[in-house]
Amino acid sequence: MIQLLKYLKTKDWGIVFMVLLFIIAQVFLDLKLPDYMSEITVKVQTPGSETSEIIQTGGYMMLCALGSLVAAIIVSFLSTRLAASFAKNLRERQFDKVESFSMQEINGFSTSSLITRSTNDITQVQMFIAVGMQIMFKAPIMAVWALTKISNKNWQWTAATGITVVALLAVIITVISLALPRFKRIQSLTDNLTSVTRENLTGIRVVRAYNAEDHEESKFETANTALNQNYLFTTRLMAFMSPSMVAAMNGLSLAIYWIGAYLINESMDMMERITIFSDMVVFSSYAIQVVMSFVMLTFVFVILPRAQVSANRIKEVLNTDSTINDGTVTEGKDDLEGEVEFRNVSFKYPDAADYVIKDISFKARKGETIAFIGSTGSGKSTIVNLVPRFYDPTEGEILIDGVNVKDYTQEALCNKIGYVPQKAVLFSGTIASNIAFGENGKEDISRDAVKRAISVAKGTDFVEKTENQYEGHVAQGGNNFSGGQKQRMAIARAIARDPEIFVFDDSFSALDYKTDRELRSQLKEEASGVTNLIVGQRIGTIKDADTIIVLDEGRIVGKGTHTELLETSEVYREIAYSQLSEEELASE
Ligand SMILES: Nc1ncnc2c1ncn2[C@@H]1O[C@H](COP(=O)(O)OP(=O)(O)OP(=O)(O)O)[C@@H](O)[C@H]1O
Repeated sequence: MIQLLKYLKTKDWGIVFMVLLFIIAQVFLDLKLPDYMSEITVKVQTPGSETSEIIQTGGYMMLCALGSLVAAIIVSFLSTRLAASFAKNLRERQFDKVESFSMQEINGFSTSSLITRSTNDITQVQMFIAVGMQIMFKAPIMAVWALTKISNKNWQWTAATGITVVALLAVIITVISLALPRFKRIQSLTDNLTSVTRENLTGIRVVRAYNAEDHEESKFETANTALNQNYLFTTRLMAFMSPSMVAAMNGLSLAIYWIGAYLINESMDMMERITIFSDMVVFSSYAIQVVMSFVMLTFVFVILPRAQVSANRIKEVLNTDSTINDGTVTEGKDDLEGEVEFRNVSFKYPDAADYVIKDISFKARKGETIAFIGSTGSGKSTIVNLVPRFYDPTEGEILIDGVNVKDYTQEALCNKIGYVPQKAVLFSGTIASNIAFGENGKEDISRDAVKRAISVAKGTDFVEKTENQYEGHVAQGGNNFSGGQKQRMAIARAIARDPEIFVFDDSFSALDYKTDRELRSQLKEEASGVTNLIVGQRIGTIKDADTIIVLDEGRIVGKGTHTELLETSEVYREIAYSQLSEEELASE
């Protein structure tokens, strides 16, 4: 928790200081009350005292109580404000950090955990600052101040207070040490619940189609019950605190009055008896304030362990650096543009034992098309995903325009690339906002560029039929469009970027053969100088490529044009002829 405090801004520290000042004022005023009470007790029992004097002292008491109330309101207001602005600041930092993560870190934390860490965990910390911080300041100040007021009054009363405080501490320490491990589990069980819910909601159509509601419900039930049981355990444990505190407070009052009665009984002098009685009233008030401080602290101990666990989880995210580091180069070598070269590249996924691609070398020059084909899982997507640095190669190097991709700033590298993923990703907004997405290091993408890109991607027909056309609404994930329409918008987004290199990761598979062919031929015309890296499953999609690379279990087993490979590569021939019979390759 303390480490998170470094994210407080100077203005926030000012608020913390103000909170502290008002808390000191509040404690001062609260502790003034027993002094006035003592005065009133003495006055009541002293013959000749005036009623007006008692009323005057009572008036001072009222002013103190009012002052304390105002201070308490200001403290609450400031703490809540501070907590809200700190939470906003943390959320922003976490969002920025997660955006800088490579796939390795995102997969390492898991998406659901990152969501919980940016929402639930930050709320825990916010709650602690809003409520816990003021108690953490107030309780010790109150306890120490009240103790100094009663420290040399009477050893029997002091001993009774001391014993109560030690007993309370013992209860608090026992309860907290039992609850802390459970609090840690609560946050990871919340991650699990988010993950189950998320998976169920994303796969809801499949769940319904396969009548798997019961199975999903039972998965949810298990996650929910585990979380609930943990909550119940900690709440029951914490519930034990409150009655212990009340019992301690009442027990202490009883002890003070008992000791007081004994002392009054022992004394023979009337004046001394009045003093003891007055001291007893004052002492019990202060002693109750001491115990009250511990009662308040128990509340902190209810929320602190969870906030502590949450703070650690937030800290883990903020302290994790992306394994993909930014370089400094912004331009490729002078005379080069759109050149991609793989030099003996091998790669294994983080924590995986085996390489998924091994010793891959090829070179694509400006305007050339390199296509990758091979069986499922042969490593095609992995190869092209190394180009925009979703991961870095384990061995070997990748050069773009003669410069290692690791040496570029990520912005400069991504500006060179128009990447279209295997599964089209759209964002809620409009068709135009999805196509003119992001920045390309040049001027803003104009409406004309959007229209041109949609036209090249063969999407004009459906866009113009959509209500509001280019301003047509796109739902989250593009769920109000068909697979092929989404894919065409994703392709148009890459075209609108006007990049040096297109990376199409099996991006044409959702299109029918005719659209696929028309799109590629128009792309060739409109973006003739752009280098293409295409992953394809269909021979038709890749057969016109300048070089086709055939992969098998992560290794290159064939390289050449369509005609060359038909003669030289057994694997390619198998793929080609299996499709030839089905799709009449000849007509492509
Ligand atoms: N994030 C990941 N972590 C671990 N292993 C992975 C990951 N992604 C892919 N793999 C593994 O890497 C291998 C290659 O996967 P890749 O997606 O590159 O294949 P592909 O040839 O594109 O397949 P497909 O044609 O089915 O898309 C597979 O065996 C897969 O299990």
